[in-house]
This record gives sequence, C-alpha cells and structure tokens, in this order.
Amino acid sequence: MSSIQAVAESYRLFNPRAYLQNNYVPPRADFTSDDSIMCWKLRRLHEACAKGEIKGRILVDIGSGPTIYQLLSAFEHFQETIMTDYLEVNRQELKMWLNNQPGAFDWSPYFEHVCKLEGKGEPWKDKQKRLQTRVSRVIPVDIHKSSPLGGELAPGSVDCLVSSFCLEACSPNLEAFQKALENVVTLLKPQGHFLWIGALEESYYLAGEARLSVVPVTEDIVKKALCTAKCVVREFSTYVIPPSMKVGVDDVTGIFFVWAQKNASK
Ligand SMILES: Nc1ncnc2c1ncn2[C@@H]1O[C@@H](CSCCNC[C@@H]2Cc3ccc([N+](=O)[O-])cc3CN2)[C@@H](O)[C@H]1O
Repeated sequence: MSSIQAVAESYRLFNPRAYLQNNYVPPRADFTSDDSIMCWKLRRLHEACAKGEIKGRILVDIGSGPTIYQLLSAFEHFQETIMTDYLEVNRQELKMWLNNQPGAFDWSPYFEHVCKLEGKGEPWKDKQKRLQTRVSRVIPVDIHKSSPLGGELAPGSVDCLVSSFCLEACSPNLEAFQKALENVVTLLKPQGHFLWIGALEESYYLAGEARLSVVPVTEDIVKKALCTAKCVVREFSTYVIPPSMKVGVDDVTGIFFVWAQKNASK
C-alpha cells in the first residue's frame, strides 16, 4: 500500500459530526472576541474579498469537509460555487445543510458574524439562502490526482479556489503536499485567485475514532510551495493558537491565511 493509499485508508473512520464538535462549536467557535480563531479566519476572508479584486464566474472549494464557513465572503462575488470533498459522509453532511434537512449542522452564528462584518444590516437568513442557492454542485475531489475533480471541470477554468485545512491533512509527506498544491492550481485560470487556510506544524488531529496524520508545514514551507506552484502571494497572515484553544483534538500551533494568484503566464 502506498503512503497516499494509507492516508485514504485512515479516512475511512473519519466522523464528520465529531470533527464539527471538535472545531466548530465553542470554545474554538468563539464569536465573543475579535481575537478568537474563528473571528480571525472570517475577518481575513472578509477583508480579502472586500478589496473587490476577487470575483468572476466559478468558485471552487477544495476539500470542503463538512464545513461551509470558508465560503461566507467569497461566494458573494461569483455566479456559481462548487463544493468538493473526498468522503461521501462529508458530501452528505453538506447536502443536508444545503437542503435544510433536519439534523443539519447550525451555521447561523457564522452567518450572523459575517453579516456584522459586512455592515449592511442584512438578515443572516437572507445570506444563508443565497449561499444555498449559489452552490450548484457537491462533488468528489482527490488532490493527489493530476485532475483533482476528474473530468468535472477543465484545467484553467476556475476563477477562484478556496481551501481550508485540506492539503496538509491528507498529504503523507511534503513531496505529496507540493504535488497536491500543483494539482489544484492547474484548475485555476491564469491570474486566478487562491484563498487558502491551513494548519501550521500540526502532525495529527482527531475526528471521532479516526486519528489522522498531518504533514507538519511552516510559514516558510507554504510560501516556497506557492512559489514552486507559480503562484504570487498577495497576503500571508498567521494566527498563533493560544493555550486555551489547545483542547486535545490536534497539536496545531498556528493557522495560516494566504491570498495568492496564479501567474499570468502559467
Ligand atoms: N485525497 C484527498 N483529496 C482531497 N481531500 C481529501 C483527500 N483525503 C482526505 N480529504 C479530506 O480532507 C479532510 C479535510 S478536514 C481537515 C482537518 N484539518 C485538521 C484540523 C482542522 C482545524 C480546524 C480548526 C482549528 N482551530 O484551531 O480552530 C484547528 C484545526 C486543525 N485541525 C476531510 O474533509 C477529507 O475528506
């Protein structure tokens, strides 16, 4: 079994509900302080999108997992949003929310917070409905394939990629991490945008019975990986995880946020 096949095998036990409980309810989903992890992530995404450069026809979220928060600002600037994940259980979790099915995860605090950031006084339910109508597809993805979405989208056809905590969490080593980045970047148009959030120096995380290995990456590794993938960094920010947020579900030390653009010529 190859190291990539071993990663795939480890994801068989991934429990979306447990993962959501570990990371997307308090204490990690704290909206009471602007300095909290989640407020920092949502603010980074909001401020990058508010500059007005990130817009177009197609937005693709690579490795959505069971979460939608990563799209709350970017989706507004695109005609169509496509969500993706490797696991059927995660795609089912997303479809439950998209279809307002009973038992779907409650993302309302996230919508309320981003509506506050946007300062237009919009009711959060209006924004929620808009996202639910803009997501056109929830499809499989494998970042270790040269065509990560299979034949679903042509290379060079995507205006913007979003990816949150995916590449480092399913790459067995830095070589695979680099190749996966290059694979997803092939989807982008030249000058296409990439909004990328990830874990710094994380080696594992828990999701129910599953204990998933993560390739530890540093700020320098991420920056060099983007350069090798022929992307220009527009913004690179990091967040240091406070001791109070080290709750035993992983060994992450920080979070990075990147706004990058694919080189015009590549
Ligand atoms: N071959 C593949 N291609 C694409 N996606 C794949 C593949 N294999 C698995 N996947 C897909 O990748 C997975 C993405 S979930 C990744 C979780 N990342 C770790 C977690 C995240 C997190 C969140 C919040 C905070 N915090 O401090 O607030 C800290 C941390 C750090 N720990 C999962 O969706 C799987 O389905």
